Amino acid sequence: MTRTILKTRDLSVRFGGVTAVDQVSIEARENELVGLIGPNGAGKTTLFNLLTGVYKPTNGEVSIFSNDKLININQLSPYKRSQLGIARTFQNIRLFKSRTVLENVLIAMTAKNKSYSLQAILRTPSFYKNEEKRQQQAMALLDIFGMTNVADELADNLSYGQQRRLEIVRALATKPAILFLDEPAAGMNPQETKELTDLIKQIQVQFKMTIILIEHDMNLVMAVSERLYVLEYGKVLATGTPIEIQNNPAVIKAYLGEEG
Ligand SMILES: Nc1ncnc2c1ncn2[C@@H]1O[C@H](COP(=O)(O)OP(=O)(O)OP(=O)(O)O)[C@@H](O)[C@H]1O
Repeated sequence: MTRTILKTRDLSVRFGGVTAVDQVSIEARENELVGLIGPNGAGKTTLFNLLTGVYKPTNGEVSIFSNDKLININQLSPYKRSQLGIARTFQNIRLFKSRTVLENVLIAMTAKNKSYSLQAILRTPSFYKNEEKRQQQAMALLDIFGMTNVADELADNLSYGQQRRLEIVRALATKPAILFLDEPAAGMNPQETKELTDLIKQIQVQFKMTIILIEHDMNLVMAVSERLYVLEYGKVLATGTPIEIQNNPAVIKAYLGEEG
């Protein structure tokens, strides 16, 4: 039995009169790919913001597995959470557009490492030794995702699909234990979405990590998720395998029915 890597208990957040996330208790296991779906405004991105530390909950708890036990991370900043192995991508692409693809990956690798930043300022011998190693690691990562040929291109010059791909590579560069992907297929054409589906499957096989995916593209999310949570009005409406969710009458009524 694999261990629980992420767990929430009765997690809620209110903005004025709106309870955007309402007593949500979910969990994700080691190496599991969990889909998070629900109609617009259901609270998916707000839940991600609670899990990654952008928002503090009004009630409830977020815990992650660290040092052999589940620890409560409610009070930890996004930076501290990233040091514990949490990485995310955003709905809106957030790359350094005027830096190269390789530089974008290198920046992501260092962002997590304060002692590295000090070495870089002081230009210590270990800085130069590590620098070469890091470049090799970044190139190896780009190679896995078929991007070495654009390593020296400015991120701004990449196609939309490639920019989204680079966002994922940057998140992976921090070697996360948990990766949050917020609508990675948003704005993609069908070919790019197909490539992204393969990419997510590849990440799951090649990297050992838990992935939590928000996605409106049903073909994608049903193809890659092992288990799903459905949110509606901030609450968990259902959880189950893709087949179970597709056949759940409450889900069909609340959400999938909207499309049919
Ligand atoms: N910072 C905020 N202040 C006030 N209300 C907010 C804030 N963030 C989210 N909300 C509200 O919380 C609810 C949930 O929004 P959220 O963006 O989490 O939904 P979502 O499921 O991610 O939607 P979508 O699929 O459209 O991205 C909405 O009613 C939204 O207006």
